[in-house]
This record gives sequence, structure tokens and C-alpha cells, in this order.
Amino acid sequence: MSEEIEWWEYDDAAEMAAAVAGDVAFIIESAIEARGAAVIALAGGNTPIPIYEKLASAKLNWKRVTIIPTDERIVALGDPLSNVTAVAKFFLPKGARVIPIVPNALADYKAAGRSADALMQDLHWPLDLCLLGVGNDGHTASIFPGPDLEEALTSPNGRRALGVMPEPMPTDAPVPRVTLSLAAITTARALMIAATGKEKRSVIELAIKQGNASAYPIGRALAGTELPVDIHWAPA
Ligand SMILES: O=C(O)[C@H](O)[C@@H](O)[C@H](O)[C@H](O)COP(=O)(O)O
Repeated sequence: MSEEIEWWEYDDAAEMAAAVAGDVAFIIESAIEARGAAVIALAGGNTPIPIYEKLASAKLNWKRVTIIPTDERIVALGDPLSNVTAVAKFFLPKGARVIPIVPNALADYKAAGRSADALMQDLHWPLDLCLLGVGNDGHTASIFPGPDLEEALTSPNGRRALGVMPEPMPTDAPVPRVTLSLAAITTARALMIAATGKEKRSVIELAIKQGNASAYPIGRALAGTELPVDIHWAPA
């Protein structure tokens, strides 16, 4: 269980974006200083977009930064649902290496997961940062309830990614996914959550109370890390 969970509350999403972008920039700089490069995973979805906008204006040695999405919807690159496409828009022009974890929208989601996992073996682990989003149903990255939940939660450390068929399908993006495993998330050197709205806040609070017994994937992520975790929150 994370020893220290700290909530950071903001007046609005813009204020949150500026603060989180500042923290992420600091982590990237420190990693470059310590190891010559930074490898980070960034959440998909809509909430972090203003954060990425701010972060992209930071003066960093972007050529030394590798970015992967924490999870990807299995759609073609360039599709409006593609998480890496949204992230790449901000950071490719800066010179960062943005890696599509699902370069080809394979029909077999498990094969897509295996291919993402193979691709990730070439990266430097652990991640310097994993920035997580949360769904109103308590999912994080693409660790969703369904037939692959147990595998996502319990796969061993060396398994970085897997395919997931959410059940029920999330209505905003009803497609199978590839996600970082819980092990890949919780072994990151820094873990951060960015969420907005009362509903997500209540889910996270309940998940923290439930700890390792939580049915919410975000609860399992918080229970599975030893790191201090910052939860950044703003009203919707
Ligand atoms: O691909 C995805 O769906 C995301 O990576 C997912 O884990 C996201 O963080 C939450 O669903 C919150 O999404 P919103 O920020 O859009 O509410």
C-alpha cells in the first residue's frame, strides 16, 4: 500500500494542468540528469489534454524523452479514439520519441497485447513516471472488469502489457484495449493520478479505503505501490 497518498486540489482544470505539467517536467529533468534519458507513460482520455498542452511548452531536452500511452484502444493510428495519436500531437513536434504500442489494429486483442509487450521489452524499465487517469467505474489505464482483469492485476513483473476486452464496454470508447499491467504501473519510479469531478473523487476515496481488497483497479494500483502517490484533482 502506498505509504503516503496526497491530494492536491485545484480551483479548475487549467490550474491543475499547470501544476501537474510542472511536476511532470521536474520528473523528466531529474531522470535526464540521473540517467541521461526519461521514459514516461501518459494516460489517455480527455482529462489530461490540458496537462499535455502545458507540458509541451516546457523547455526540456525532448530528444531524450520516450513517451508511451498507459493504454491504447485497438483502433488504427490517427483514429480519434487513439490515445497515442492524441499524445503524439503534442510531443512529436518537440522531438520526443512517442511510441505507438498498438501500431497495427489487430483483430485479435490478445495478440495485440503480446505484440505491445514485446515492443516494450526494448524500453528502459522501470518507467520514470506513470501518469494515470481514472474512470467513473474505477478503472485505470485500461485495466477494466472483464475476462482479462485477473491477468492484468496479477501478471509478473516482466510482463509489461496485455490485451483487454472490457466487460461491459465503456460507452465513450467501446473497443478492446491494450494496457500496461498493474506490475508495470506500480513499479514505476513515480506514480501520479489526475482526475476531475466529484464522481471520480468518491470512487478514488472509496478505493483507497478498500485497499488491496478493492474491486476497483485504481484501488489495486494504489494498494500495489510502495511509492508516495500524488492525486491531482479539480472539479469537472
Ligand atoms: O483509454 C482510456 O480510456 C484511458 O487511458 C483511461 O484509463 C482514462 O484515463 C479514463 O477512462 C478517464 O478518461 P477521461 O479522462 O476521458 O475521463
